[in-house]
Amino acid sequence: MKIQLALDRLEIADAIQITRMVEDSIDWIEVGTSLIKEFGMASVRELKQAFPAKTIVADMKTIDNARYEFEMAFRSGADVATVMGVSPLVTIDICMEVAARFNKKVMFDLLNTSEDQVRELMNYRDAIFCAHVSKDEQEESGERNKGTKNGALFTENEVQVAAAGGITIESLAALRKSLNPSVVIVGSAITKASNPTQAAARLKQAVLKGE
Ligand SMILES: O=C([C@H](O)CO)[C@H](O)[C@H](O)COP(=O)(O)O
Repeated sequence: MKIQLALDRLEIADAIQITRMVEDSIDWIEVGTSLIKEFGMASVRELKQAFPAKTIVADMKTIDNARYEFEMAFRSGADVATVMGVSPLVTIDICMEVAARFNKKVMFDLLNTSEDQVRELMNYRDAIFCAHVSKDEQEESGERNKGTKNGALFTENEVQVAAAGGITIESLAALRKSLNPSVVIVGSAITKASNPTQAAARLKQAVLKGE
């Protein structure tokens, strides 16, 4: 199971500094949507320059204008870019085509994506499927990703699964049982911890031990 560090609501310099503190414990680096909206592609470029050996995920949350946005993300150094699962299939097709051309990957953000839509997306075997509980759901209703959404669908189909949304070391075991994601996306549990290095190291230990 890989750990994807989600960098949100930070200045680029602070995002780089926190990532330096935890880089030994994490695998992928997500340039969060909030960084991309605030600082544009400079955030993707700077994170890639600072960590050239890491997989950089640009959390574009594309829903339209896919060719322009995906080419921009990959040219800026992203290795993976996200598109919303609710997007029209023409948009999904473009994302897949651009990613194949750049030899990069697409992650589907399944926020608010119906089961029927997820079933349709299962045809895109090369994509990563991200089960996501949103920041607003977390902050307004206290929801956390426990892996209950779309779990059965993923076990029926052999696709790469990621999970995001308020994940902590405490929720890891339940998530592993329900969804068993190959990528676990963790933001605030690391970036907002009083000691991010320790928080990330503990998470890594838990992942390695299969806790
Ligand atoms: O995708 C995210 C969210 O929609 C804000 O853009 C976050 O990266 C994701 O939720 C992980 O962050 P935490 O929920 O803080 O772990």
